[in-house]
Amino acid sequence: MSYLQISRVGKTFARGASSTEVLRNIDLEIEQGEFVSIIGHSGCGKSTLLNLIAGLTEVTTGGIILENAEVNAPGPDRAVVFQNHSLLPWLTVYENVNLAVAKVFGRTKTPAQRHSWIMDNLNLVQMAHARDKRPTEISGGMKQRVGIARALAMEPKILLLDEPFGALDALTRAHLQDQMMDIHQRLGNTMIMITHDVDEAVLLSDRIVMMTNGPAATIGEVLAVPLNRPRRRLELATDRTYLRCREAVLKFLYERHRFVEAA
Ligand SMILES: Nc1ncnc2c1ncn2[C@@H]1O[C@H](COP(=O)(O)OP(=O)(O)OP(=O)(O)O)[C@@H](O)[C@H]1O
Repeated sequence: MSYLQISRVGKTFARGASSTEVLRNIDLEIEQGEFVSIIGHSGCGKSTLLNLIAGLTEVTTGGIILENAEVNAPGPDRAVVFQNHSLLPWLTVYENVNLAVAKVFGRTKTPAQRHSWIMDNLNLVQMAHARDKRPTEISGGMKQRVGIARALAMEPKILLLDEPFGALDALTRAHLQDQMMDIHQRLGNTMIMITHDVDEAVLLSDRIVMMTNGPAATIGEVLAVPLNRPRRRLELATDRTYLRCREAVLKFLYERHRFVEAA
């Protein structure tokens, strides 16, 4: 059995007499250490799928199993990083990470161990220098890095990334993508990332899950990205495998499953 097993998952939101079937028959298996991206047009249900894995939303049909345990509620084994950081503004960078560390390791690590674990994770995203700053005093990219440190500090089985770099400028985004690849290489985490960015998906992923348009969206195709790691964006710009993968995703999104604006 795979590390994460999503079987025949469907999700219908119901309100009063009306209901919307957002996802239908989602089947996906993810192995430990894989980096998987989910791409699809706006509104197709990517965040809904991520929320189901996070346990923030309940499946309507089918089931999700993570390491032999059914997912039906949120838990520290699945940390989520959202597009807009969710740091608490009245706490410092250090205190924000500490909040998660205290919750997960309050009983199993001593205060000294917790302190060094917080600093390890801030160092990992190169934010230790800003440990005493509050979120309003640091840039958007820095806030995202602290959010990633906080998520990693929970030592989750799976890191769920919902367009983590979507609100950042292109250069900051590229920098964080490189850091994310470095972290993935060093820690070997299992990561699932939603993105709208084809280059980001190809650069970071082992596999790209392409979703059809909703309603009742499902997985249209899964593309393996057979590029060696570590990956360097400048070298890949002219790499034939990279360009082939990029073209396959573009064709899926803009030829076979074009976005049609709802009336
Ligand atoms: N709690 C909810 N109640 C009712 N409908 C919902 C709920 N959450 C999401 N939806 C609907 O489900 C559909 C998919 O939304 P979702 O946010 O998952 O899409 P998405 O692919 O992540 O979109 P985007 O790329 O624009 O972020 C939308 O039509 C949305 O209105």
